[in-house]
Amino acid sequence: MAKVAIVGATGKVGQYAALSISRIPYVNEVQLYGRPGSEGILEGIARDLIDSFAATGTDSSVSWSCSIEDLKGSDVIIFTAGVPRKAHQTRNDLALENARIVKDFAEKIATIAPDSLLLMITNPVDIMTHVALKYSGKKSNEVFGIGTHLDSMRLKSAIASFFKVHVSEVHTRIIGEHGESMVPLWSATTIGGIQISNLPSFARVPIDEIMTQVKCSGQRIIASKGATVWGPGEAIGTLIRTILGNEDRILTVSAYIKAEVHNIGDVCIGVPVRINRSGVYPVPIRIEPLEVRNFQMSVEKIRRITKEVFNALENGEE
Ligand SMILES: NC(=O)C1=CN([C@@H]2O[C@H](COP(=O)(O)OP(=O)(O)OC[C@H]3O[C@@H](n4cnc5c(N)ncnc54)[C@H](O)[C@@H]3O)[C@@H](O)[C@H]2O)C=CC1
Ligand SMILES: O=C([O-])CC(=O)C(=O)O
Repeated sequence: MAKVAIVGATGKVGQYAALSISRIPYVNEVQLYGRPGSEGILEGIARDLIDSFAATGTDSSVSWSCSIEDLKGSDVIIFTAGVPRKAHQTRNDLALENARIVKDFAEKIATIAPDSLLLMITNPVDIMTHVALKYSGKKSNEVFGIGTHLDSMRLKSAIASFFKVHVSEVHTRIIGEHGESMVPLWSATTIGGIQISNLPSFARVPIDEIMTQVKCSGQRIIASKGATVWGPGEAIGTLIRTILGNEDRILTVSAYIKAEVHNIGDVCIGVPVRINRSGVYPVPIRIEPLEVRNFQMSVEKIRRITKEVFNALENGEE
C-alpha cells in the first residue's frame, strides 16, 4: 500500500489528480498539500473527495497539510504547483517563474522525502523535471515528468478515430518536448499489431492536420474552458497505477537520458521508459533518420532553455 501526495492540491489539475489516484487500489493515503493559508480550501477538497468514496467503494484515507514536513513517507509526490499558461502564451513562457517554485520545493524535500519518487506536471514540464532533478539531488530514475504521455494519448485517440478502431488497438508514441517541437514516432505506430505504414489507408492519413490538433489541444482547451484537467488527471492516474502496481509498462514520460536515443542525451525530455515501483528507466531505441533529426532539434531547444533557466536560478535573476 502507498501514500501519494499532491503538491498544488488546490489547483485544477491537483484536484482532479486527487480523485483519479484515490481510485487506485494500491493507494491507501492521499495527501493534499497546499501553500500556508490554504488549509480551509484543502479541508473542503478533502471532504468533497471523501464524499465520492461511498459511490466508488474507495477505501483510502485523505489528509491535508500546509506543512512540508508532512510529505515525509510519501511513496510518490505529484507536483502540480505553479502558474498555468494563458491561451496566448507558450508553456516555455512560464519557465523561470515556475522554476523558482520547483527549485525551492526540490531543495526542501531532498531531506524531508529522500526516498519518494517525484512526478512533475508543472509546465514547461521537461525543464521543470530537470530543475527538480538537479535541486532535489535525487537519482535520475526517481524524478520524471508527465512529458509527452498526454500528447501520445491525444495522438492515439486521433488515429483511432481516423481508422474507426478502438483506442486499445492503437499503439503509438510521441517523443521530445511537451510542446511545439514534439516528434510523433510513426515508425513505432501500430494498429491491431500491424505497422501503420503497411496499411494501404495510411496514405490518406492527414498527418499534418492530426499533429496540429495534438500540438494545439492544450491551447484550444485553455482558450475555451480555462484549463486542461481530465486529460492530464487521467494520465497522472495511469502513471501512478503503473508505478505502484510495479507493472513495468513502457510509457513516454520526461526522463533524464544519457545516450539512449542514437547517443543523444544529457537532457530531460519525453522518451519511452519502463516504469515500475522504483521509478523510470529509459529504453534504448533506434528510430528513422527523419525522426532522429527532429528529436535532435527538440533536444537542442530544451537543452538551451534549461541552460538559460539554470543560469538565471544560479544568478538570482528576476
Ligand atoms: N504537463 C502537462 O501535461 C500539464 C501541465 N499542467 C501544468 O500544471 C500546472 C498547474 O495547472 P493548474 O492546476 O491548471 O493551475 P491552477 O492555477 O489551477 O493551480 C496552481 C496550483 O499551484 C499553486 N501555486 C501557484 N503559485 C505557487 C507558488 N508560488 N508556490 C507554491 N504553489 C503555488 C496554487 O496554489 C495551486 O494549487 C501549470 O503549470 C500547468 O501548466 C497542466 C495540465 C497538463
Ligand atoms: O497546454 C497546457 O498548458 C496544459 C498542458 O500542458 C496540456 O494540456 O498539454
